[in-house]
Amino acid sequence: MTSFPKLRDAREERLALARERFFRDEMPEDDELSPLILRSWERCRDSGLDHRISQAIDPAGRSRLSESRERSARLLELGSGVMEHVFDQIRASGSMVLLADTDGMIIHSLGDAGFVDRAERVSLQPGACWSEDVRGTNGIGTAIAERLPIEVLGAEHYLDKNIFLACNAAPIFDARGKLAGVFDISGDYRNPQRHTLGLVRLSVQLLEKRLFEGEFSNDILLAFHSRPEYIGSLQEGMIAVSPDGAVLGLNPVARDWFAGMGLSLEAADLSDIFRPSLGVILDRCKAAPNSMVRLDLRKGGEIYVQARSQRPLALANPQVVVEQGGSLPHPVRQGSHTAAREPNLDSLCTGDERMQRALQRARRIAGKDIPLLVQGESGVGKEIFAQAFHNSGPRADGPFIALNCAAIPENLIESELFGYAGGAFTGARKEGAIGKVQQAHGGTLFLDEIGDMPLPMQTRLLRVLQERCVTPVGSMKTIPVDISLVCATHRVLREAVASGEFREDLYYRVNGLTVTLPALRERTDVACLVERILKAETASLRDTPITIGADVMHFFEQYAWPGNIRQLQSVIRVAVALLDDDENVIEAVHLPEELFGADPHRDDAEPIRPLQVHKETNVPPLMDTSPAPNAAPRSLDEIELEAIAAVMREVGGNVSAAARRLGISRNTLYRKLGKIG
Ligand SMILES: Nc1ncnc2c1ncn2[C@@H]1O[C@H](COP(=O)(O)OP(=O)(O)OP(=O)(O)O)[C@@H](O)[C@H]1O
Repeated sequence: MTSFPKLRDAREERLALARERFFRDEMPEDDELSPLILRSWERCRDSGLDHRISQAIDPAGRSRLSESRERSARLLELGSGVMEHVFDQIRASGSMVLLADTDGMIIHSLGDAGFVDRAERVSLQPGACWSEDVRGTNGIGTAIAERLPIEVLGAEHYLDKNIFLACNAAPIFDARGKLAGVFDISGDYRNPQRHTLGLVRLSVQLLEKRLFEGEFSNDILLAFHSRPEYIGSLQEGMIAVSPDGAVLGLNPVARDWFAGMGLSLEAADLSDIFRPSLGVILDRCKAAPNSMVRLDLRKGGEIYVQARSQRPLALANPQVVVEQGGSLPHPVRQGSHTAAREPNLDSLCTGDERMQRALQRARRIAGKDIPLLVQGESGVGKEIFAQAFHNSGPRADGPFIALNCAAIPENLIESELFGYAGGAFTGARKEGAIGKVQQAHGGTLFLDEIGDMPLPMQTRLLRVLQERCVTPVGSMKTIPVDISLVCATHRVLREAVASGEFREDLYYRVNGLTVTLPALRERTDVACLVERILKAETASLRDTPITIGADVMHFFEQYAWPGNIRQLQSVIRVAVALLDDDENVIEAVHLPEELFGADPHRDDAEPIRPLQVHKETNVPPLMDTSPAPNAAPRSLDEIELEAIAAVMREVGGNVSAAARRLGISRNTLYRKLGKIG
């Protein structure tokens, strides 16, 4: 014989004693009853509830139930999917899965027929209210009162008629941390299921995750965890950030995590927690979509972050965000609809004539039903241009949905674009998925690298553009869509049409207006762009502004930038990272080595070198150590000391900068400086 029934007997005996004492107005012994249940019994007694009550308590009328279902529509929609899944796992165990609203009214139930009959006798059914004040201590009501997951077993129930029940319940909190409802699994107490409370907790975590993702579906979600393998799991923390950089909400894991770090959520600022600014985090995530980036925590240690968004991963106004750092958490969206959103067609105007012409032409068609085709080399800013076009038109409040046709496998493009019905193919999500075209309804669909779209997909896209309707894969339903279309390509589409790789009829559909963005090497506003990028990259890092040395700026204006603005941005980011705390000027020593190599866009034999370095020594002119003509030969020590003195003058006495430039450590430099005296 196992000891389990014995244990139960002992437990039941203790509970029976506790009940006797409690209802005789005595205090139960400590080991007879958990403090949580005792608290609940006391609440019931204080509210005048009689534990012997036997008459049925009628469920609410139909209209109360449908009112509540309407109020909790989102919870019901997401919850019923989770309930079905859970019920599949526990089917035939004599249990029911229940969903209740914030007042404790059951709004949905699934159950095994045998148990349902008994449950109905105590009104464990939709429309019945299971708040503590009506039905005494029970899973749903006590979980609401305590705001905690709870197990109420047998005689722990306050009403005598409910002591055959075993209830496991957990409160569900919405994306703003407010109670949204209760998830409960109830069964017969004499038929115990060991892991039920764990299953309830998991179900609630899943529901809360879906509620959070749904609430912030138009925003940027930063998922994080200290261990990379937990990203994507129910244990990941999530921070929702608006496109204009305000922190909108935290999921329960993130709330606990911030509280554990001793941070007051109202006062905290993302830049108090993560080392780079929010703008930099997003750029890093954007550079490697779907991957994780490792960030340093200001308090020490590191964390892994993955940014997810239906929109392109960029802040609408990087400067504002970087300066504010994003404070935690604003319960309501801030400012996203007041000021003109950035980037916009005005903010991209930094003085280059060709760029200005492209911006002007785009401005003319903003708000008209004319598709825009943006051409240009990789990294010239085609996507930012598309976003600016969207932000400058009447659809700015609608979604901006981007799809890179070259970055996803051919067999996934179709479902990504058009969505799919539940169970449409192996591996498809049960509930199906909405495609990018439908997501862009009321806003703009941006198809990057359209020139790389496979031909069969071009045919389907053409049909969508002609009929303005989309049919998800595996579905018979057509859904009308209202989208503005912007496409981009680094290829000359006309040539792709000529070679038969791109459908001519689609070509005419996507290029209502074509603008070609200049390569960075052709632009006359490099200095202005550099200043902007530098400001966005560094605004939150220092009190003293960081500037660019004149030589470096001159080099930036000369260099051919094969990777265009993206490469410039990355060079500036690296240079900023290499600055010492006491340095505020970016000099040649802070530039990545690859810039010193041959320039791929110039075929003259002489490679471009920054700061006109000496070809043989790689030493800039101020460090020139060659003897003057006819001078007497000097010792190596003398040459070295002169070189050090020259560099020290050049860097205004900054030892760190001089050491770097000379390629020696600071300690070695101090030693050598001792010799100069
Ligand atoms: N005017 C600008 N000011 C500041 N940053 C810019 C500007 N234009 C582009 N960038 C930055 O340069 C990077 C590349 O821009 P974007 O992704 O728009 O280029 P793209 O032409 O679409 O590149 P690809 O063809 O490779 O997709 C981005 O990080 C973007 O934020």
